[in-house]
Amino acid sequence: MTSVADHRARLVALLDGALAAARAETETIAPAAALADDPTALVGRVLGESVRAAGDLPPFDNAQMDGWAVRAADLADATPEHPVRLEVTAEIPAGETGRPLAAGQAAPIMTGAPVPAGADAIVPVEDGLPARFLAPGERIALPAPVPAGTYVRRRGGDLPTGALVLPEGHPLDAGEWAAIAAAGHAAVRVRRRPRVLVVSTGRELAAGPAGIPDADLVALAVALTGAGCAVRSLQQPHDDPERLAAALDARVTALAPDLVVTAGGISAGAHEVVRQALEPRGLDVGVIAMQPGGPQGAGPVRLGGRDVAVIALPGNPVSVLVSLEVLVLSALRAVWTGAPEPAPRLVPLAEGVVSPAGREQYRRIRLRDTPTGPIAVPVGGPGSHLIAAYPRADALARIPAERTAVAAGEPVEIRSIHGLHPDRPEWRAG
Ligand SMILES: Nc1nc2c(c(=O)[nH]1)N[C@H]1C(S)=C(S)[C@@H](COP(=O)(O)OP(=O)(O)OC[C@H]3O[C@@H](n4cnc5c(N)ncnc54)[C@H](O)[C@@H]3O)O[C@H]1N2
Ligand code: MOO
Repeated sequence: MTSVADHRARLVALLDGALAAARAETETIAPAAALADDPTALVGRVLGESVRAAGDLPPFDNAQMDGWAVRAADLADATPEHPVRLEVTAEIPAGETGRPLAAGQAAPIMTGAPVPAGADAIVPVEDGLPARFLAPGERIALPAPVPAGTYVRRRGGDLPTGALVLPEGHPLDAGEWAAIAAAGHAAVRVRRRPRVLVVSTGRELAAGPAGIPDADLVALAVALTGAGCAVRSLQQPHDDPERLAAALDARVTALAPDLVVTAGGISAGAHEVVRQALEPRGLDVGVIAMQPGGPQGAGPVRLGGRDVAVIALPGNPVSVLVSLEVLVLSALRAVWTGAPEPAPRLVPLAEGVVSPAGREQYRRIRLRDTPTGPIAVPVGGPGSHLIAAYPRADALARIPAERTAVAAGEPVEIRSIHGLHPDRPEWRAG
């Protein structure tokens, strides 16, 4: 049986080809325009070029404190008993260039304002006598010497002109956008978002006494949108393979997706609509050594007259979510941003669990702090239909394939879920 690691490697290879076009097709994005129109355009993007500092960062020597711009030499002999008195000149607010400072003068200067020519140190306003700003022409007494350079933020001290801010392929979060803006770029090239078509399937999704709500389509759409994809969705509430194939041909022709992700219809039943529709067109369906998420399909599939990468997930909602975390999003991150898998963290289980032989099991757990360190408390049972407990979990615990039981207190590998809200408050039903 295919291992989880081997199936993930296979998805990495599939996505590497599938996302090559999106990687090559960059588009220019200007944060100011996006902020005025739709700030979500900036979220989940990946750099399509390497970005270097357009100028020195900071662009000029500037004050680190609200205070007095001085010549350090003027204060060489200052003591509390014999403070040096300096003539106050015009104030320098941030955003303005002050006049050059002569010997014997002190300019009121605000944090971030350019240090005036002639000055080489800043004395915080609270260190003056009095500890407040004075008007031009008055005299401020300063009771201590300061080394030249005190509270001066040097031009280029963060990054010099031309230095690398971020490499091509880097994912852009709040800190990255801030660094790009600060480094003097009003616009940068980003990769086109991968276009992903998500599809839910099965007659049970149609209204009726044996019908159920569709939980998978929204899960797939939100997870992949959160990962930076441009997602479109398609519900197929039937078990007719020809109808599914025709619907996929039409949508693939219309949307030109880089990737199609389906849920349901791939196991051993008499009506496995995804398997029946797509196996003849190239989808490779099998069972991997994972629970939940055993049935899996992948491969290039002939749709709309061309080969399209398809990942087919089993239909149980927890199987979809665990498959997303362990396989799809993990492989997508690796291909799209080069992000390595987070190093596994070992946490003892709060209670013993059993696991099917030969299957890597992923249990939903909640991390709880105890005086002796964190413990992993299983949330809900192992069944892949138990979706209601999923939002109460904050991580997945991996039970290795060779284990059929893990005792309370034994350490297990933990991976976080809910990437956007890792610190969500704990919540209980009732
Ligand atoms: N004889 C066997 N039966 C099953 C096997 C097996 O190996 N041999 N594997 C089981 C496992 S494990 C899983 S997981 C499921 C996977 O089945 P499918 O991928 O074919 O998915 P479906 O049969 O279509 O659905 C499974 C389950 O999930 C519900 N479902 C489907 N779509 C949705 C949706 N959009 N929203 C909410 N719930 C959905 C569906 O009603 C079923 O209950 O097969 C086992 N059987
Ligand atoms: O492998 Mo299935 O996903 O347990 O229900």
